[in-house]
Amino acid sequence: MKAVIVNKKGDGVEVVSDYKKPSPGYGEALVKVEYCGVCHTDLHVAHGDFGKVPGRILGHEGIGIVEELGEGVTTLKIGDRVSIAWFFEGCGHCEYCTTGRETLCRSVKNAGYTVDGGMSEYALVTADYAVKVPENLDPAQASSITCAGVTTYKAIKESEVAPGEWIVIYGAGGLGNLAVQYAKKVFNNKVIAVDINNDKLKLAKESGADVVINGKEIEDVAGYIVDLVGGCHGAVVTAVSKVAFNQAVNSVRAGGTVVAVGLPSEYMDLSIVKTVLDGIRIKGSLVGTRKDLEEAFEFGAMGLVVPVVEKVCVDSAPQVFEEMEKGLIQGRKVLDFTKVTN
Ligand SMILES: NC(=O)c1ccc[n+]([C@@H]2O[C@H](COP(=O)([O-])OP(=O)(O)OC[C@H]3O[C@@H](n4cnc5c(N)ncnc54)[C@H](O)[C@@H]3O)[C@@H](O)[C@H]2O)c1
Ligand SMILES: CCCCCCO
Ligand SMILES: [Zn+2]
Ligand SMILES: [Zn+2]
Repeated sequence: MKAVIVNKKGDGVEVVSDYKKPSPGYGEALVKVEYCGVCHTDLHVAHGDFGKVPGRILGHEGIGIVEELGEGVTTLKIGDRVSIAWFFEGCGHCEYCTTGRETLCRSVKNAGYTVDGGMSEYALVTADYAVKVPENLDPAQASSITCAGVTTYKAIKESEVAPGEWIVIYGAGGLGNLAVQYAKKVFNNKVIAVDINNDKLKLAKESGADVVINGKEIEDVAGYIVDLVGGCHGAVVTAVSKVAFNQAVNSVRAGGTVVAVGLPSEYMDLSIVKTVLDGIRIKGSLVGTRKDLEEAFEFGAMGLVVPVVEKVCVDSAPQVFEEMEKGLIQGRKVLDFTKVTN
């Protein structure tokens, strides 16, 4: 079968056509993949940023149809449309799995990183952990929600920014565009979007942002935000840049919350005195639980959130990764496995 994998050196991406089609074991289901979005995390994984995984099938924004059930499966049936997500499986019994924080499970399995993901014609899922896609949600749009959507939906929840309050989203790319939409349309926040690319800011404005700021054109982004709205009640940082994280800390008002989502391999410059005197909360947020993904899908099915997706052929995956690295992608590019012919 055709698959997009990390290359043998563990530092890039290649498309292969001879990957062995898997068979479902106990508690697993075989999924015929329709679409898989390309997340910036896939680029991090392909580059070995979290440790090299040569030969791994990438992808954690997979969507497809259950074709075969392994023994013991009771929660899925043939024909169900399911997602293949970063949170692929938890242990089910640890302090995190039993307290609504299953993405933090220390025995977690992650699609497209610690186990084969959704960038292939067929993929395995752990049946009990494969979140079903609502029938009235477009599968290509569901793909983008499977990571970008659930992650930003969860991060905004973590920010605790109330309806009518200000939130600033740093990074208006794949995650950031959906963050703008969930913040505006679901949480009823007032939304500022910051990016360094005007095309992405134009899309953010069209997607509901009240204010857009180009971080390369304004000398003091945080000061500008403080002058404009008195500082935001919260910030969600999806940008792959420490500059954005440092700006975020200085752009929230006293009592504000900064939710870290983006994964630059750098450190924040954090003033301890300011953090204490202003009661700033800094929270890391990792994707979303199965329940979060169900909710994030539902807001998509309701049409409140409309992922901006472009379906592309699987063979163009290396080029898509290059475009991602150059910051050239609007919304999400989604690999189209429905068009793969044998
Ligand atoms: N925490 C999680 O659960 C989680 C989930 C998904 C993705 N991620 C991470 O989030 C990051 C973003 O993923 P994506 O798919 O949206 O990537 P993306 O490349 O689509 O978007 C990143 C955006 O950041 C912008 N940017 C770069 N420097 C900036 C700056 N100084 N100020 C403002 N914007 C800036 C880029 O122009 C781009 O629009 C990646 O590091 C990814 O690994 C984390
Ligand atoms: C450590 C990487 C976490 C990424 C979540 C899915 O993009
Ligand atoms: Zn992701
Ligand atoms: Zn666990």
